[in-house]
Amino acid sequence: MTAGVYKLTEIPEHSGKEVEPPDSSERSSEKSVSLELTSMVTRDSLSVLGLTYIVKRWEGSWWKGCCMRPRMVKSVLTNVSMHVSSGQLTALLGNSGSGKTSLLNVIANRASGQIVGGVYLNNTLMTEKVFQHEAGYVMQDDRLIANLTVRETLTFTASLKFAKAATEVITERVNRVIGDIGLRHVADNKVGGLLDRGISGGERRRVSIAAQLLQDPKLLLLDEPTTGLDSCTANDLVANLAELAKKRGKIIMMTIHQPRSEIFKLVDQVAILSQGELVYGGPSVQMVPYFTDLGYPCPKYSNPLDDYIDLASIDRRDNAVEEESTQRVGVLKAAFVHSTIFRQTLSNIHQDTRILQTIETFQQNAAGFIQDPPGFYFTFQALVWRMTVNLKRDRSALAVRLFQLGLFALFMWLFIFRLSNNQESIQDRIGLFFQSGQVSAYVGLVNGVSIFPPIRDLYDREARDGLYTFLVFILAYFVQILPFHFVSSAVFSSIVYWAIGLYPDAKRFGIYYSVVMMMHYIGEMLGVIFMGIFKSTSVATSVTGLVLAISGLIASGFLVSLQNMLQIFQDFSWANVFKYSSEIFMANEFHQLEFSCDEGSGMFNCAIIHLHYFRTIIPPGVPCLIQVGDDYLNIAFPDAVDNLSVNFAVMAGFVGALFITTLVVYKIRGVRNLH
Ligand SMILES: Nc1ncnc2c1ncn2[C@@H]1O[C@H](COP(=O)(O)OP(=O)(O)OP(=O)(O)O)[C@@H](O)[C@H]1O
Repeated sequence: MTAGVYKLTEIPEHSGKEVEPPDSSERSSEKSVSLELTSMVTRDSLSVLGLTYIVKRWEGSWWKGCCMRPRMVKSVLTNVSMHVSSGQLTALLGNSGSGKTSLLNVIANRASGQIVGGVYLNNTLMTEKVFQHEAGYVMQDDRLIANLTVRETLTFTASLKFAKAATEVITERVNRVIGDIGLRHVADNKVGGLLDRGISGGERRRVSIAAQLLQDPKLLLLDEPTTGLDSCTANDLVANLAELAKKRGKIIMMTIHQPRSEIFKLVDQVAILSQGELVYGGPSVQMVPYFTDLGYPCPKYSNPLDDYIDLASIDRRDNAVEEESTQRVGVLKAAFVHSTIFRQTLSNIHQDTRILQTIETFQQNAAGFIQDPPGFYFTFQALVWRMTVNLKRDRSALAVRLFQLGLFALFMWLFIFRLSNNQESIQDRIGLFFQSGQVSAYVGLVNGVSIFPPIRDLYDREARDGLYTFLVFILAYFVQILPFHFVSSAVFSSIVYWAIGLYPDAKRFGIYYSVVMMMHYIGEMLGVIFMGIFKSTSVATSVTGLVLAISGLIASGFLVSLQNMLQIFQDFSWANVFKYSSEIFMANEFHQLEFSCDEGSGMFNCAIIHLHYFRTIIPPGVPCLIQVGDDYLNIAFPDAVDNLSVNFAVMAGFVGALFITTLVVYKIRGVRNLH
């Protein structure tokens, strides 16, 4: 590699001529062997030409009385030019904030700011599609499914990447990558997570790398692959990457923090960034002589990488040293622009990008089954399979999903034990139905919060890699959770309905169960929606919890009857699912249910009901007003019996509307960049 700063005005003219595409017979023969190691026989190169990356920063602060306003204030990268070839391992170095990750993001088409200059893989402009087809990006955090084995993880990714390939081909590819990256000894071990120990941190990192190697990319980017690993494991990993670059002819570029001197011997190329500009970019063997010529020899026994990163850093301890180090870095940047290494960079870039290939030609040349995206149904099935297997193997999560709601029902049973039909039981029933709606929705939310966030983060990574879209992801998630909701709602409903003793009728039980099930599902849907809106899971959980609590308070009619609420709350209740669930619960239970009339307690209970709901004075001499449940319905939930089917339909409509809302939210949200 050679690297350097290239003035934008000096960007070479391209002839615009295209490379002749191979004829169709050639392409079809390529198709059958498209898993062969093409990168071994061709020389590939990555050219970064005059790259400048500018981001908008929020400025100002509301507490100082001014509004936050975006301003184009920061140039994260300035005129960076690099040229690297296949077979080489490149280390991107620099102090914190020097722009290493940003450079990888720009190369990978994942940066969101304004970009000037170009990135080319061979002679093709790097677009998102080209990157997805020809390159892999291993981000800092390993996003893996804890309960799959290493082999299952890779087979799943391979089956989405090569949807049209035969099983043997996928197996062969997975085995080869497992061998290449040194995972053979843990191939059938569970990946594990934070709580459930599986393979080691270094091995997890290798699984993330292996997932990117499956499609045999020409270019592999890694953001701090050694972070969090002990020095021995880190060295092993870098040695493995260096070997991979040479053996498989790949361009491998990694950012690295605090590189040890052993790593220096393993890398072929070094690029040192300072404040977004290169102070050196070239062969590792030329680095020490280069800086020595500039008057900065590397002291004996010190690590040259550490030494020159320090040299290229701005020291901000006090004004004097800051000024001195800023001047020094300025001189280093300028010196590099005038170096022979830099001139060689420009010459190499010019050579490789002289005749640009259009994206269309690239796609024709690259046609093979790797490019064919898997069908919607295939991806849907694969995602449902993975989510289900993951949950089934996590016994505690599975138990929580299936029985948390039932456990609550058990407490309700212990608390109420058995309902009678006296006047006091009216109040008990109201409380029971209030809880039935609230708790089922809330537990749905809690279940989603414990399971959805890691799956969503994985979706971000895999969607970025072009494996599937938000539509199939959301659909798969909502379908996959359905059986668990059926079971947990059934456990809850059975305990509440039969043990506590609601209206003894199978059809009415079915109605109660359906409403509980829908509320449980709606709770989780709301959680998924808010986890799409807010980055932070805890904020999303709090907001969803608040929305559920307030909705239940305002619209259920259990705390204050709808007729006695302010008009604005009455209007709001029409758009609130608790209004409909409450009406169904009440009509389902109270219709034709007879209540006994014991004078003393009846008077007392009726007084409570009257004061609470109707704010009227009890007529003297009336022992109790509610003799049949319909008496109560007529006053507190009029039309609830007549509207039973309509209310059901409205609730189903809510489920549909929330599904569409989820799709809209995730469409707008897009795919988030992860670290
Ligand atoms: N989208 C963005 N909006 C605002 N500032 C940004 C954005 N992207 C990068 N930056 C800023 O650019 C600088 C370089 O960031 P980057 O993450 O590339 O540095 P780095 O060298 O990878 O740092 P580290 O080694 O600490 O990860 C930082 O000051 C960062 O805050």
